[in-house]
Amino acid sequence: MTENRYPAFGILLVDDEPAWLRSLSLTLESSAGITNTNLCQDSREVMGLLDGGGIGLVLLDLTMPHLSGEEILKEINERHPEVAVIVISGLNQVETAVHCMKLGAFDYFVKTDEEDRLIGGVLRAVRMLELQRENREMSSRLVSGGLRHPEAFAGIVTGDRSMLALFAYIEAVATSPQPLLITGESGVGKELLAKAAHTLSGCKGQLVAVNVAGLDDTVFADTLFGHVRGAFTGAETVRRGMVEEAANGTLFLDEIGDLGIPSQVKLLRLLQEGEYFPLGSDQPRRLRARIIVATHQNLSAKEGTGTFRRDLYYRLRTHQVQVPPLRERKGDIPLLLDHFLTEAARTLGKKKPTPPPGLAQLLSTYGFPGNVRELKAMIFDAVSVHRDRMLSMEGFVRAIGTAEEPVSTPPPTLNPFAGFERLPTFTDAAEFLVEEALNRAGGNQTLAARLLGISQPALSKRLKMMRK
Ligand SMILES: Nc1ncnc2c1ncn2[C@@H]1O[C@H](COP(=O)(O)OP(=O)(O)OP(=O)(O)O)[C@@H](O)[C@H]1O
Repeated sequence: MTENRYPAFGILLVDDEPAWLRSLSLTLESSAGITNTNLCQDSREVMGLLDGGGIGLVLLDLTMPHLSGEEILKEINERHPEVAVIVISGLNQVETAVHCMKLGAFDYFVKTDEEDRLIGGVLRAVRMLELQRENREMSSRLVSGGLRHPEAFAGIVTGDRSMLALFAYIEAVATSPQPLLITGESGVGKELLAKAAHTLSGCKGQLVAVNVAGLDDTVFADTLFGHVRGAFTGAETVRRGMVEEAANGTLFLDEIGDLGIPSQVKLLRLLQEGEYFPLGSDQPRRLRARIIVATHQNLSAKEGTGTFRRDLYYRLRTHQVQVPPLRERKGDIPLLLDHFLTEAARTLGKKKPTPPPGLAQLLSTYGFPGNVRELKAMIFDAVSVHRDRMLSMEGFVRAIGTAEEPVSTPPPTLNPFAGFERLPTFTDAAEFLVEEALNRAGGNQTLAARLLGISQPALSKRLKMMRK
């Protein structure tokens, strides 16, 4: 979003009456925050202005000197089919409306229509054009397969395809004024993605993060919208709300799934109307920040049980990314291990330790309910207590030890025996496998059993059989 210009494309208002043009542009600005408008009084100039580029929507009068609105509409459709046209006519005639729609108008309004209807129609067209632009952006990215600004994701370590696809999506919708919903289990990196989306938005303002979990409705309203002096007992000074703090930037609302219903209503109104009232004030303020929300909860399930409003859910999920848990992108574990070892060593002022062989494999047998945050804490903990050159396996084995059953790993895609001329017997193969697991686990049976996907008693029984 560029500062003070909404939407990103121009809206051309065409009418031979200057007073109507001025009043329409003022209404669009005050009621819908639409400021990217160009005014045109001479019907003969319309096509030249469109040829110049940058216009996405035309609000067109029908009865004008020189060229009629219908003639212009026809020409726009032929030469600039990507431009949407809303006809705003002085004529309340069904036939004219039908004819204009047949010529390709997006909508038709009569000048005497209620202002809200007209504004609603314009916003609908803006929304449709924004979605079209985002779709084009997404498709071109899929075709080119690359990110335009990989530097925005520099702090997010991953090689996982689904994560890289999320990056491409976030890049494509980053300049959209619509909210972005980021879901995923706790610790998967939702806040990091919100930061990347803010960087990519190009907004000059700051990223303001608010954790809304546990805020009761009054505190929520006060935190977001602020208050005027004397709004309630104790409100001795004016408080700027976070929405204002985030002006021309991004407001990041974390833990949105925990919001109570009354606060959900307030958030919906903010998103829908684009304006809000500080507590104790009857002067509306305009929302000038992009909104990003995140939750580890399943909003669809919450909507089903009536604890999350359907209208708000639908509004929020226009742009949604679902971040996969770490256990579904195990290929990231070695990368993250190396990244956090470097980071921990630097933070703790130590030399970067060498991870023991098999550590990444051990870690991939664990489900990481706390995701990347848990892995990071585990590595920082291990680095903080370690003394030798080689990091000890013990701490990790203890941390994940008996915490849960090993997570089953998918079988290798290539059969390791496929190239063997003579196959080992079943017993030999099992013995080699057990030996290799014990080697990799440095003799630690708990770890070896995890690597083999069997319980420790089962491994110990097999070892006894092997030693007979
Ligand atoms: N891919 C990653 N690369 C590097 N660090 C990461 C990555 N993912 C997460 N982290 C780190 O893990 C920690 C948790 O990440 P973050 O706070 O973004 O998660 P979250 O999904 O927002 O969690 P919560 O739902 O609990 O708020 C942070 O310290 C973050 O820097």
